[in-house]
Amino acid sequence: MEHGTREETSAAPGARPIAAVLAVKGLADAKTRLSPVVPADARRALVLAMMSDTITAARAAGVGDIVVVTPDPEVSATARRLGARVVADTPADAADPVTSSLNRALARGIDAAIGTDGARVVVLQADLPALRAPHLGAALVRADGHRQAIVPDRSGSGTAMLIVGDTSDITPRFGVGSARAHRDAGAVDLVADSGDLWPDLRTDVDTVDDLAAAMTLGVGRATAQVLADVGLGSLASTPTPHAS
Ligand SMILES: Nc1nc2c(ncn2[C@@H]2O[C@H](COP(=O)(O)OP(=O)(O)OP(=O)(O)O)[C@@H](O)[C@H]2O)c(=O)[nH]1
Ligand SMILES: C=C(OP(=O)(O)O)C(=O)O
Repeated sequence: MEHGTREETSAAPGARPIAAVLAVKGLADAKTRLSPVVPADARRALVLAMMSDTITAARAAGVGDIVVVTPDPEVSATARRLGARVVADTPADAADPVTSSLNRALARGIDAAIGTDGARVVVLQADLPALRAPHLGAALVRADGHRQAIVPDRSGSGTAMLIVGDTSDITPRFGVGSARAHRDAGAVDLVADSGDLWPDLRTDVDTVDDLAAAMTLGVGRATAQVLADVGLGSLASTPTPHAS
């Protein structure tokens, strides 16, 4: 089945509406840890492609409202083409001495997202190129009723997704060790008892190893195209086609 298509939709009937927030920093500074294998121009294209595949999968999972927070005009244009709303992060976000610029940007996006229909909000990493709609849908169903919930990344220390059910507390705690920080703040870990659940949802791509892991799972169409263009098909030995 096609990656991230509407046919894969598995949003729960009757569940509260959910809006998604993604943050993407300026393309010139993005994904520096991939520089050993991805040249600068291709890194820019890869960031846009991974965001596109993430948004496509989120839409296929039934997420109607998608907010992208970014200071970057190219990211903004791509996000708008995909029907997302864009919120600009500002130099003031970067200058805040207490909260990281990422969390400032995300808080701004969450604020914008909860303006719509009293929706729950899911903060999704923007670099989930292997994300499959049924798994995101299942995670959203499992999170229903929790004040906050997380899906840790594949390393276990970061956060691939934060679901904010109680929008009176919207503090994101992304950054080094964020899975623990979110759990300590009361978020339920949705994969605590089943660490091998939803590997696609847990594979945000920061390092070359992450990229290879995502390729093994099978990446979405936009990411696959960029990787093919730069001849990176051999990073992972045998990409596995998606099971339905
Ligand atoms: N809008 C916004 N997004 C950010 C900011 N800082 C980080 N991000 C995004 O948050 C995610 C994690 O960021 P990082 O791990 O710091 O950066 P990265 O581009 O993924 O990778 P490296 O350059 O290799 O560290 C990425 O999707 C970034 O684009 C910020 O200040 N504003
Ligand atoms: C900011 C985070 O992720 P990354 O690994 O992309 O920096 C995080 O997991 O909290």
